[in-house]
Amino acid sequence: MTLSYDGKREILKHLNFVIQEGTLVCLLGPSGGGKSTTLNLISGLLAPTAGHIFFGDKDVTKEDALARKVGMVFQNYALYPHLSVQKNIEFPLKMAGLSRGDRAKKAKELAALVHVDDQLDKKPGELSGGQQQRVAIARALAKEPSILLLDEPLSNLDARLRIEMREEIRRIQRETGVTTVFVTHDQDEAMHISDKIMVLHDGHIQQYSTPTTLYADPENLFVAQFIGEPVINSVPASALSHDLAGVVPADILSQAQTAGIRPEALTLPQRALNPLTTLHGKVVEFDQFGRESTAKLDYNNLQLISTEMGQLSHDTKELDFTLEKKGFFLFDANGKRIFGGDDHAE
Ligand SMILES: Nc1ncnc2c1ncn2[C@@H]1O[C@H](COP(=O)(O)OP(=O)(O)OP(=O)(O)O)[C@@H](O)[C@H]1O
Repeated sequence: MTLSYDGKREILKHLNFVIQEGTLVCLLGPSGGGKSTTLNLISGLLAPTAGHIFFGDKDVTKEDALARKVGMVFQNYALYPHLSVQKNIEFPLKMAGLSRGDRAKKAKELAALVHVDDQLDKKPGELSGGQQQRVAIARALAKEPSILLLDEPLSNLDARLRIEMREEIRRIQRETGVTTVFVTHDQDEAMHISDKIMVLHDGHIQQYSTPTTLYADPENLFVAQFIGEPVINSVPASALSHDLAGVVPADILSQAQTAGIRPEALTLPQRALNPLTTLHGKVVEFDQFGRESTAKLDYNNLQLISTEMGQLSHDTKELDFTLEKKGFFLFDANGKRIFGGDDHAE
């Protein structure tokens, strides 16, 4: 499908994807990449300029959000402030015409599922942010949605609560089996909870795969740079060409514009697992962050970060270090990966 807001500029360009039933998919990408627009197309709040949307075998392109039976959870919870937790969860059930007894029973079951069953009589204002988000999820689940859509649901929570709640969302999704689409710009969040991640940037799907594949087999430079912490080292491929000659096929090397090296792919020769080649450089600096340490290396006047030099004496100045196959990639002038990742699969 394609979407343009003004009939001129295409915001989403020929998006074509399938979300497997019962899975949790994250839409991940930088601001303005098209995540919310994609979510609104799935929900029915927006209609595509061209193309079709199917829920199972059914073409729902012309149906509104109500007819599609989507459950939505937003960043700001959007709970009814004057209603108790129980009444908030019951609200969609009341709309659906369930009897008072059935509503109460269902609301209590859902409250137990999201662990707010001891808060039923409280008003949203008396709850913490995390508890409010739990109530919002229970309310969205109450109408037994065909799909659950969450738009940056954790961004109003502090760092610790975010981690707790992302695990909770994963648990609730697994327990209910409801197909879920989760929008976030936080790669860590996406990497921890998703069955699959769709990386959106510039109105295109950059890659749509499992978290493991996204990290180990990035299809392009954008994905390689967007996923991973510390960020991948990106250097001009020409700086490495001398050391890569004879190791990388000449035709690939001649097309390579950028080399991507994960910080764990630079290691000490005695610790190497599957070396591609040996490089020579200088240690510029060691940094310690809690249990993790990084070394800044100078290679051909380029700075490279390694996370694998913790054992090195801090007096070391010059050294030989190994470039591992795993975590080393070459990209062409268009950013497309032309070497590394699953090309190395044994
Ligand atoms: N209602 C609108 N009218 C016109 N252009 C819009 C509208 N909503 C979004 N856009 C544009 O569409 C593009 C994608 O926006 P979208 O909100 O989908 O991105 P996003 O990835 O969700 O970003 P964010 O994380 O900032 O919400 C942006 O260039 C944005 O300016």
